[in-house]
Amino acid sequence: MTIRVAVVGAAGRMGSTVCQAVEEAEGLELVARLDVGVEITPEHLNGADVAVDFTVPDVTETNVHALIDAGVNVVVGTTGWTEESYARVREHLAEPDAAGRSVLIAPNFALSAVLAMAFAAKAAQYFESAEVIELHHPGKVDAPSGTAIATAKGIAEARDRAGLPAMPDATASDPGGARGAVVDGVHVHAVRLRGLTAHEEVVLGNPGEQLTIRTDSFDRASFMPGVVLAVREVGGHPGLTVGLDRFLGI
Ligand SMILES: NC(=O)C1=CN([C@@H]2O[C@H](COP(=O)(O)OP(=O)(O)OC[C@H]3O[C@@H](n4cnc5c(N)ncnc54)[C@H](O)[C@@H]3O)[C@@H](O)[C@H]2O)C=CC1
Ligand SMILES: O=C(O)C1=N[C@H](C(=O)O)C[C@H](O)C1
Repeated sequence: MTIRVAVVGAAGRMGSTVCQAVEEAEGLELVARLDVGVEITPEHLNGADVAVDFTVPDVTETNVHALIDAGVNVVVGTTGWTEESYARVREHLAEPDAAGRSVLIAPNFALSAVLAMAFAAKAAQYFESAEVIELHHPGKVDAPSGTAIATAKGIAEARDRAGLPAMPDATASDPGGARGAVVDGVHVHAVRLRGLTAHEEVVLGNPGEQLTIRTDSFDRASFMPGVVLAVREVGGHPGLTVGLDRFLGI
């Protein structure tokens, strides 16, 4: 059976690439391209079964609620989500009108990034120190990246479970914020550089040794197999799923 797909943010870097990937994917049909100025309504969604949102952090939650109300399943790649915004989506999906609806929100659809996050969480319990460095194109509007936040949270949860103490750090003065953002106790550094697409390095240290886990998306093509898989699978996962790892069994 053909899955009809609408793309929200269709004029953007990711949205336009997703439109092309959907058009080229067997069993998927692109039925709507929405962007700024086109309201999310059943009419504009043109019979879509699944909507894919790659917009901006400020609007994605509002879009997701509108898409649930419009009766479609939703795949979200946009960043900016918090535990509170996940909770509001879960609440909405628990309403009788939304019964059976599915939403997947994934900070990164590239297989290398999904694996890097999983490997970092696995390694974290064995190292005294761990920091995250994300590197992106200068057109990115948010920092740190959604992937870096998810990576740091995964590391922090693993350290907590293992009962590790706080990481060693004698910094007593950092007026300019040189030590970066701190996500659940994990330092996260953001680089914006012309020529880059999307990259992340996790460095884990012990006395006399270091493990580096690195993922590089050189092209937005890297995200497309994950997005297409998510579109095909999302209907089979009612409720809210966070992270593509859940669909991949990672
Ligand atoms: N999960 C993943 O694998 C990936 C996630 N991203 C995330 O996807 C998001 C989009 O990234 P890019 O495509 O690079 O940004 P972009 O700025 O190129 O595209 C955003 C698009 O959303 C549109 N837009 C803004 N407000 C809208 C609204 N209210 N309704 C409909 N469309 C609206 C803009 O006009 C623009 O066309 C970012 O949050 C980024 O971090 C990016 C790459 C991979
Ligand atoms: O804006 C981007 O480009 C990307 N955003 C996502 C993020 O913030 O993690 C995913 C990927 O890093 C590319």
